[in-house]
Amino acid sequence: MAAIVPGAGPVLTIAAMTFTEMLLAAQRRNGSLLCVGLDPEPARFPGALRGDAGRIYDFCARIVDATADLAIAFKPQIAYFAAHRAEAQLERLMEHLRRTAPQVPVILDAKRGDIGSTAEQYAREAFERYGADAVTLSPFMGWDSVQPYLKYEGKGAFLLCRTSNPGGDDLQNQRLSSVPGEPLLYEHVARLAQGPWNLNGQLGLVVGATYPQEIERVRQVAPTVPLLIPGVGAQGGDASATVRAGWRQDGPIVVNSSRAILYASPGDDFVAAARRVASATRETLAAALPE
Ligand SMILES: O=C(O)c1cc(=O)[nH]c(=O)n1[C@@H]1O[C@H](COP(=O)(O)O)[C@@H](O)[C@H]1O
Repeated sequence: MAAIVPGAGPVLTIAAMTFTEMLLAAQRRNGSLLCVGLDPEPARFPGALRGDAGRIYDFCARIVDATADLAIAFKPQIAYFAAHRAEAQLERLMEHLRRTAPQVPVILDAKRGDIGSTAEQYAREAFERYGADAVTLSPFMGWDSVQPYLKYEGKGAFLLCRTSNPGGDDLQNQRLSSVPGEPLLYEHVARLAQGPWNLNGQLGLVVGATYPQEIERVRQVAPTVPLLIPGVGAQGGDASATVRAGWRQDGPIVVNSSRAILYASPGDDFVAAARRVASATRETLAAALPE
């Protein structure tokens, strides 16, 4: 692994860092491109925890403790908490992350998108209530729905671009005939995120590991923005092809895996099993980096 040297590089304090600087520092420190997704589903909890929505925090905290030295980021998915009235457990988890793994940035996966006044509340929820370092957003409602998040200096916002699901084709692969050069919708989103919408370098893009060719296309249009790439593991995306298509020295990638790590074992050995899968995924990603 030539390009990531764990432990190397300047030491900056977290507060002084932008989100992208945090990512690059975590990438160096942990030698990792792996984002551990926190999608807690009580029905799938292992062993004695099974079915207990009151143990969401306990489950996630144990996964965090087992993988914090292997991850470039953590990504809690807010629906898995809200569906079980577990927002207070998410708050506790965010505090735990801050306390025990302050060097690993946290992306709150909320996929918000609404008019500006409502977006202000969503931004407040993500960055003030939960203290996330970045958030995922749908760009469908346009610039004024994204702008409120960018008022939070140093925070990141990942716009859905070419998502990992087959249905992403329905809209994202439509051609925009009124825009010069007639790009596909996802190419247009990538262009906006790299250029006119990216006022302070806070924007990134979400592209699915299940579509490496589109990742490559996104990189042609948006060479330097951070890419959040879910879809390895349970969705079957190709981890090596993902790195080859998306990683750039000046354009970090964050490759997410959730279920394959969280539910690596149904038994009481789940912590060790999660660490094993996270470690193997981290190695696969690192091995695909250019020499
Ligand atoms: O924004 C996301 O994180 C996201 C975008 C996308 O295109 N596809 C996608 O799967 N995700 C999220 O990434 C995670 C994938 O989980 P696993 O398939 O279990 O690894 C889930 O939390 C999804 O909500």
